[in-house]
Amino acid sequence: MPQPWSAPVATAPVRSTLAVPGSKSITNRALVLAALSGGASTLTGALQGRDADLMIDALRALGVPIDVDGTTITVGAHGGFRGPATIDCGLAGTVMRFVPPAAVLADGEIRFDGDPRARERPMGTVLDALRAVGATVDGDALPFTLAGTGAIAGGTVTIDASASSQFVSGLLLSGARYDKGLTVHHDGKPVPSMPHIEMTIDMLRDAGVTVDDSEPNTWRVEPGPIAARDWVIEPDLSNATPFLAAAAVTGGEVTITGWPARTTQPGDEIRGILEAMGAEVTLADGALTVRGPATLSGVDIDLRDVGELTPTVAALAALAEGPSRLRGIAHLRGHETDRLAALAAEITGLGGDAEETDDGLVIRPVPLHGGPWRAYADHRMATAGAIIGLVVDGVSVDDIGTTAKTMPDFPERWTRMLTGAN
Ligand SMILES: O=C(O)C1=C[C@@H](OP(=O)(O)O)[C@@H](O)[C@H](O)C1
Ligand SMILES: C=C(OP(=O)(O)O)C(=O)O
Repeated sequence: MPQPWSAPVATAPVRSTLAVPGSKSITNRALVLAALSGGASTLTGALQGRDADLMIDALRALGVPIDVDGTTITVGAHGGFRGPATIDCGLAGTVMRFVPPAAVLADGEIRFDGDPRARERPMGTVLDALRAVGATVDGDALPFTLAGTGAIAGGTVTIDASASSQFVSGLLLSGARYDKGLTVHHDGKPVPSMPHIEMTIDMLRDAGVTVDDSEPNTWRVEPGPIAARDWVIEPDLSNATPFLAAAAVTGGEVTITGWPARTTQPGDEIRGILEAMGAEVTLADGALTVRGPATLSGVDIDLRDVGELTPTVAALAALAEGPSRLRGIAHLRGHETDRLAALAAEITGLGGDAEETDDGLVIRPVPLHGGPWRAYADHRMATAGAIIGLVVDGVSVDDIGTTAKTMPDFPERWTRMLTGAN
C-alpha cells in the first residue's frame, strides 16, 4: 500500500519558473508512427513516464528495436511487426487504442491486457472497426487477442466515437498501412477531444500521409508509406496546468517555459479558462505566465474538447468564490477512473459542494477542510488533490505515485515549485 502524501501548503503566493516534460499524446503518436514507418526515427524531448514505457514495450514486443537514452528515443528499422506477442496496456488509453490497429499488421497472434480498470475502459468500438476491415479479433474489451496475418484490407468503417476520440486517432494512425487505406466515419453524439484528432492528422501529414478531413465527422487516409523522421516533442501542456493553477489559487506567479506558439494540444486552452476565472495570462517569447487574482471566479464552461483538463479546472472551481458548471464531459466516466464521480466524491469529502450532472459537474463555493483525497489510480485526480492542498491545510493524497503515468517526479517538481527553484 502506498503511503499517503501530505500535500504541501503554500505559505506564500507561489512564484516559480519551470519547464514540464514531453507530451504523452505526442510521444505515443510519434512512437507508433515511427514503428509503422519501418525506418529509423528519433524522438527528442520525449515523455519519460509509465505511458511512454508501456508504448515502448508494446512496440518492442512486436519486434521494433527501440533505444531509450533519457528523453531521446531511437526507433530502429525493422522488417514488419512480428507475433506472437503479449502486450500490457497498463491504464494507457493511447496504448490500448493505438496499438491494436497497428498490431493487426503483425504475422501472428497478439494478446492484449492491462490494469484491472483498463478492462472497464471502452474498447469494443475499435475492435469492431478492426473486424469490419478484415481483422480477426477475439474479445470486446481487454483482455483480447488479434490474429494477425501480415496484411489488412482496410476500406470504410462507421463507428460511434462519442466515448473517446482515441478510437478515431488509433484507426487513422495505422490506416495508411492497410491495402485500401481507411475511411473512418463517425455516427453518434459529438466526438470529444477534437484537438487530439487534429494532433493525429497533423502528425500523419508530417509523416507524409495524405489525410482528407474536409467533411465533418469523416476522415480518410490514403494507402501509402509512413515516413521515418525525427520528431521534436512539445512539453505536455495538460501536465503544466496544475503548476499554473498553483499561481491562480495562491495569488502567485508561475511561468512555464517552452510553451509552443502553435499547438494542437488541448492544454493550450487553459489560457482562456484561467483568464475567465480572473487570472492574468501572458504568452510571450515562448513562455506562459499566469498571475493569480485575489479571488478566483467560478466558470460555466463546455470542456468537451479539453476533457483532459477537467480535474485541474474542478480543483480551481472548488476554490473559487462563485459557482461553476463544467459541461460536455460525460465521456470522462470512461477515463482512468469515472472522473465525474471521483471529483464529486473527493470535493464533497473535504466539505465542498460538488454534484454530478448528466454531462459534467456543478461545483458551488463552500470553505473546504483537510482530509484524505483519493486518487483512484488516476494521475490527474492526484494532481487535483495537490492543487487543493496548496490552500487547504491537511489534505493527504492516498497515492501520489500514480502521477508516474505521465510525470514520475511530480512530488519533487511540486516541492521545487513551492521553494521557487527551477
Ligand atoms: O489521443 C490522445 O492522446 C488523448 C485523447 C483524449 O482521450 P478521450 O477522447 O478519450 O478523452 C485525452 O483525454 C487523453 O488524455 C489523450
Ligand atoms: C484520459 C487520459 O489518459 P488516457 O491516455 O489513458 O486516455 C488522461 O491522461 O487524462
